[in-house]
Amino acid sequence: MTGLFAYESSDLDWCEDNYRHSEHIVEYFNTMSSLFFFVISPIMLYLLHPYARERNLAVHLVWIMMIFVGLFSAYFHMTLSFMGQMLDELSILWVLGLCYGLWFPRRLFPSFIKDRTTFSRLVMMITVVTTLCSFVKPTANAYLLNCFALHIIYSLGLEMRTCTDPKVLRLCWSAVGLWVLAISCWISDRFGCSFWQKLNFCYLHGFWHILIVMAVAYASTLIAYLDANYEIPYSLPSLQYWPSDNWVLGLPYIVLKGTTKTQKIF
Ligand SMILES: CCCCCCCC/C=C\CCCCCCCC(=O)N[C@@H](CO)[C@H](O)/C=C/CCCCCCCCCCCCC
Ligand SMILES: [Ca+2]
Ligand SMILES: [Zn+2]
Repeated sequence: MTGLFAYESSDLDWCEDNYRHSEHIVEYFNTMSSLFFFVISPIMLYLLHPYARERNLAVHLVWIMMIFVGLFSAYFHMTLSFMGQMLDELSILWVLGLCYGLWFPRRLFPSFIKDRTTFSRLVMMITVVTTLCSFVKPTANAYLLNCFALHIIYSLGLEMRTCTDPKVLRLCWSAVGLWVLAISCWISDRFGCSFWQKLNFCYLHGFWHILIVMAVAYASTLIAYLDANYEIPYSLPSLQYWPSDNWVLGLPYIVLKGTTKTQKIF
């Protein structure tokens, strides 16, 4: 049992040199960059509060769980233990399950599913089964998790086909652009390590952490905005960026111009 927690008991080892900057932290920069999750998550929790209050307070679970993803990611890179790897990967799987249950567009549900509650229960069952299967071949988990991004982009493409709103299109392309940058760093760190070692620059996995959090902030806000238009149209959702609309990499959020009260009045 203690072997599961042992330093370097995971089969995964990222490009960054082990113990180079600390004798207690295996991959120092990968550990520190995981702390970026703690910076972005509370801001997103605050920014999405008006939408969550109107739609469903369970929306807050997404960014609360992202804090745990950051915590487990930091623990994994600090120890490279098998337990760290599984906590990191399973927390990502459960955030994905939660996002699908909350936001997957109703009109893309399989035909035998009639409502969101049934769909969410099905997603929950699949997540439990996948959790158990993840112990069969743990080295495959990270690759399979990355495949979800392709399905999310495909579903987004279907949703955006008829969209002409420049603000929504900007958010969509920014999310996809950030993800492309993020996954390029992840793949390059995994498969191009000898090249990066020659350049003495082995920090791409750390950049992946920062870029993927931004991509998730952009993609989840976009999906939440599309969801708000379908599920709570009376709230007149619109998009803004914090701290300012003019910042190239501001954090997107949803402003509700109408409320339940205005719906009742008119
Ligand atoms: C209808 C669904 C809406 C989904 C919205 C987005 C949901 C985001 C869900 C999960 C968050 C992922 C957080 C990533 C944490 C990274 C930690 C990490 O670095 N782990 C590595 C080991 O240290 C591990 O190798 C990484 C594994 C792969 C993770 C794949 C995550 C998929 C993220 C999907 C993002 C979608 C972006 C779409 C852009 C248009
Ligand atoms: Ca390493
Ligand atoms: Zn990582």
